[in-house]
Amino acid sequence: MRNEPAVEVTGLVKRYGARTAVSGLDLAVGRGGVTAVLGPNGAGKTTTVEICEGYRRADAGHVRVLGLDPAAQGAKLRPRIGVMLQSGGVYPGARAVEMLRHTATLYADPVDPELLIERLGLESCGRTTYRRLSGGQQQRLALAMAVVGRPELVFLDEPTAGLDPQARHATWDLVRELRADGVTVVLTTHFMDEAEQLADQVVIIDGGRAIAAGTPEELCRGGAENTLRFSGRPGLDLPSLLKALPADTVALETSPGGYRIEGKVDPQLLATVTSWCAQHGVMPDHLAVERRTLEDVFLELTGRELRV
Ligand SMILES: Nc1ncnc2c1ncn2[C@@H]1O[C@H](COP(=O)(O)OP(=O)(O)OP(=O)(O)O)[C@@H](O)[C@H]1O
Repeated sequence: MRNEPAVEVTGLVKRYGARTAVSGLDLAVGRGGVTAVLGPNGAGKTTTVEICEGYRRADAGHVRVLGLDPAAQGAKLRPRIGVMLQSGGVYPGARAVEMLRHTATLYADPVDPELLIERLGLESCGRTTYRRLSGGQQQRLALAMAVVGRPELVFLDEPTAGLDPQARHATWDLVRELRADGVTVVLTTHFMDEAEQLADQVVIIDGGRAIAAGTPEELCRGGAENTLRFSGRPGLDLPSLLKALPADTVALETSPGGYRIEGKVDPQLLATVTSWCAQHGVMPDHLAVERRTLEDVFLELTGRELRV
């Protein structure tokens, strides 16, 4: 059924010996669009994605991908999905570009492999074996292999890790095109800007559970703790300004004549600050509202401690 969600995971549990990698994770991905799965090292992202791809078996929980159980119905599912593994998943002795061309012949309606070779800058790889490609070339080939069969759903595990900026942008363009073609893309990444650039939906995983989900905009808006900056003459009477603002607002002169207001920056606060400036003969230059970035939200939710 094409109306079924692309991915439906509830109560997923996966243990490796005594270590619980995934502990009751819920994840829902609708059809179409890009979903970015974020999380610190060891959060359980790859394990979750590999279970959805049918590469690993869950210990408990319910997993459906395009309406199919990846563990029991892998043969039906595999032709409909594209997979780019972190480790490449490509036979190391195979000649890279030939393998892509060969893979294309296995599908009924493949993307033209020559087009992918050109788009991902793989022309120079010619007859080179996969193991002799540079790390970035291996990544790009793995991406091409994942999409050449024109899948309905693509899983990309850290698709731009280790890529140079040119290859990163080429990868982003390809992901945008997949999205425009109606392909559902699920990607894991450690790059918050990548998620902000590409994702319609973001899911943040930590300790084997999904701890937040929403559009990047929703996640960044949550809490509404933003910053208002402006410049004016040095030494403004900030206690007087603060009297006009809500109790939990902070006002700082961060450099002579440079001001930062932290708190719930909404239209009312903006109006109060500009009206206070007008009353005090201050022209608030370079007035700017700075929103929280996805990275701010990610660090707030997952903390700053390194994961062991
Ligand atoms: N094959 C395995 N055997 C034993 N433990 C594993 C195995 N694969 C993963 N783990 C452990 O499971 C936990 C989750 O790992 P996973 O690779 O799913 O995390 P991740 O979020 O993808 O991390 P990263 O961002 O570092 O890629 C980690 O503690 C990891 O050490």
